[in-house]
Amino acid sequence: MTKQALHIVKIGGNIIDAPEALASFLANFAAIQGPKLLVHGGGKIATSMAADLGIVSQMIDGRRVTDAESLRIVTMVYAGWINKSIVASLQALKCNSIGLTGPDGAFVVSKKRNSEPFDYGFVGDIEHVKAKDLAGLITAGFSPVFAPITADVTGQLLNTNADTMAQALAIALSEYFETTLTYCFEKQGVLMDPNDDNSVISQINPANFAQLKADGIVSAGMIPKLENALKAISKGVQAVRLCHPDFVSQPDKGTRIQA
Ligand SMILES: Nc1ncnc2c1ncn2[C@@H]1O[C@H](COP(=O)(O)OP(=O)(O)O)[C@@H](O)[C@H]1O
Ligand SMILES: CC(=O)N[C@@H](CCC(=O)OP(=O)(O)O)C(=O)O
Repeated sequence: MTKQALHIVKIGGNIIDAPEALASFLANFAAIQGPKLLVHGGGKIATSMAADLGIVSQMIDGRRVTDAESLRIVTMVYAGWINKSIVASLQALKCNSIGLTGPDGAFVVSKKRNSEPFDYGFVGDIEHVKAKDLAGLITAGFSPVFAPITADVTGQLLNTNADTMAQALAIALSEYFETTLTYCFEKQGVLMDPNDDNSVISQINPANFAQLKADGIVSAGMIPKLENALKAISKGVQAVRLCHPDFVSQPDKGTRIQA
C-alpha cells in the first residue's frame, strides 16, 4: 500500500521573532493540503528573554548550554508563549493544530547529553519517537506543533535543538508516511555568499557539504542544520530542503539535500 504524504516543516527563531514573516509563514503552512507537522525553535527569543533576566546565553556547536535557570526560561518561552501563540494562530486559520512537547504522550523521549567532553547541562539527545501513536494523531486529522522541549524516562525536562527534533520526527514518521522535511529560515537557501540571496546552492550532498564546511562557506548554525538534513535524507525521509518560508510549498526553490 502506498503511504500518504506527510509534510514536516521546521521554523527557527529569526522568523518567529518577526511578526509579519511569522504570520505570512503560518498562512502558507495552513494552506498545505493533507497531513502536516510543524516543529518550531525560538532560540533568539529565549536568548533575549534570558538577557532581560541578566543571564548570558552560551552556545556551543549550535547547542545552548542549559543550566537549571535557563531550562526554566526555555521551557516557558518555547512550550509556553511561542507554542501556544502558533497553535492559536493556526486554529484561527482553520488548521487543526495541537501543541506538543516531547513528554506530551511521551511522543519524544530523550536522554541527558553526556557531560564529557563538555557539560551542556539540561540538554537532551533524542532516544525514541513513539511514531505509531503520533501517526495515529496525525491520521485522526491533527497537525502537531512541536516545541523543542523533551524529557527523559525519569521525567527530567531537557532542552533539545529544534533542527534535531524535526530530523528525528521525520525519520521516525517515515515508517508510516512518505515524509518530506523542509527547514525554513530567513535566507533563500544555503548561499555561496551569505550577503547575496541570488547565490543559492541548489543541491548539497555529503561530499560538497564537507568542501563547503572546509572552505568556511557554511558556518555557525548552518553546520548542525545541514548535518541534520543529511541524516534525514540518508535514513528514509523522501525529500529534504532548506528554503525561505515564502516558498514552503514550492519544491523547486531553495537548497535540496541529496544522500
Ligand atoms: N552559507 C550559508 N548560507 C546561508 N546561511 C548561512 C550560511 N552559513 C551560515 N549561515 C547562517 O545560518 C543561519 C541559519 O542557522 P540558524 O541561525 O541556526 O537558523 P534557525 O534559527 O532558523 O534554525 C543563517 O541565518 C545564517 O546566518
Ligand atoms: C539544546 C538547544 O540548543 N536547544 C535550542 C532550542 C531552540 C532552537 O533550536 O531554536 P532555533 O531553531 O530558533 O535555533 C536552544 O535553546 O537554542
